[in-house]
Amino acid sequence: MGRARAVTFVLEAVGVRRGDTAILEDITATIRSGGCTAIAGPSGAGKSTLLRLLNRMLDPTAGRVLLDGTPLPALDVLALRRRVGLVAQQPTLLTDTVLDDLRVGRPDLTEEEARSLLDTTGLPPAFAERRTADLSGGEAQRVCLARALALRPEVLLLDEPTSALDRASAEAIEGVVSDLRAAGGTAVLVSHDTGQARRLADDVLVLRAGRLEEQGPPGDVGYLRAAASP
Ligand SMILES: Nc1ncnc2c1ncn2[C@@H]1O[C@H](COP(=O)(O)OP(=O)(O)OP(=O)(O)O)[C@@H](O)[C@H]1O
Repeated sequence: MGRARAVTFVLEAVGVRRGDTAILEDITATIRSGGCTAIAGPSGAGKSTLLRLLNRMLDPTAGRVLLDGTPLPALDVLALRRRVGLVAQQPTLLTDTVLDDLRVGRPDLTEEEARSLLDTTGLPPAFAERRTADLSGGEAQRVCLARALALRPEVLLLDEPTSALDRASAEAIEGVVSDLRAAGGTAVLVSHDTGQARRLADDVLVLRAGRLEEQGPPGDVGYLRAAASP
């Protein structure tokens, strides 16, 4: 799965503005390699925006983001996106069949590899033959994850990857994150599910109204502790 290569992001005084509105403001943080970082916080806090900065789906309007010491704009953007795969909250399928979609970034992907990737995400291997237009939202989300995994990314950025899934399917996705970590890869996860953040994350960034409110291991982060208390 992951290429087991350590990757560290550093955010230096990062801001994102849209007109007069500050969506992210003065975020300075390190996202450590070889583990799972969860980005938590209330709806509208800027979590998806922060995630999208990490593979340049979006560029900051202030400050900068570095990957292993190199500012992201100095890297080839397509090469960056192969190394740092994003699975967006809204799945976007690009071709007619699931197999063709999995081959978008990997034309050499064999049918056997495709079936194995689908199985990893909790989908029946026979889904390779399905038409993308007929998939449910949760199925499409998992095909997008399988498509990202096909590129063997060093980092997986996951935006609410289990929001459309039942418990069993969500467990398959959590297994993908655990396997990536075990292989030395890096995952960055936006999740409203505080239990999921506690299960998977080594480190948690809590955003509130565009600012970094706290960062630390799940057991030390007040936002998760408050959600866990009766
Ligand atoms: N292109 C844009 N133009 C204007 N406002 C935007 C734009 N993109 C995001 N926003 C606003 O920025 C804020 C943060 O959005 P973002 O999607 O990052 O939040 P989030 O924490 O991921 O929210 P949620 O948990 O609801 O998915 C929201 O108020 C959103 O409406």
